Amino acid sequence: MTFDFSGLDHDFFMREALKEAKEAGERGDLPVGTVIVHADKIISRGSNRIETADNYILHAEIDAMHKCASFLKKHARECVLYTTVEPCIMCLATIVMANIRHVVFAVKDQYMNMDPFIASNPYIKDRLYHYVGGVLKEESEKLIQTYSPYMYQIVLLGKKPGDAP
Ligand SMILES: Nc1ccnc(=O)[nH]1
Repeated sequence: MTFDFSGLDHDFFMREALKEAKEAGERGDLPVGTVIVHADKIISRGSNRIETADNYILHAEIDAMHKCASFLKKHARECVLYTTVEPCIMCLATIVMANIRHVVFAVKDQYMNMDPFIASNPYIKDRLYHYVGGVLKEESEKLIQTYSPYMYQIVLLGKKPGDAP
């Protein structure tokens, strides 16, 4: 079977990532969720666990990738990672190192400001075959506003952590 990115129902898979984000928000973590899709099936789900795991590096994307690491070792190139917030610098580097080449996200991260980093880094840029933002953006924004008004100020409005109330 050949890999067909344009045939994927991005809204459907993003809705599944949003379910993960909502659960994370409800348990006191940042409301960010991720699903990894292969051949039209979800092969892994993840969510932010910074608070519940007491671990600053347990982002939703990392959680989802760890849960399917050996599958990714074989099939990452035909996988798409859907995430409700644009991957940060740690997650994007990890996504590329895992050989995932297709990323879809909802909300752009104004604080991380990833565009200049991606544009200036050929190692990353040449390995991202699809990098699509804005899918169900409003739904993700609403979850962030509901569960973490602080994150809303930083990620959506681009405020610096010291300036956000
Ligand atoms: N993209 C993300 C931003 C913040 N936290 C996460 O888990 N993921």
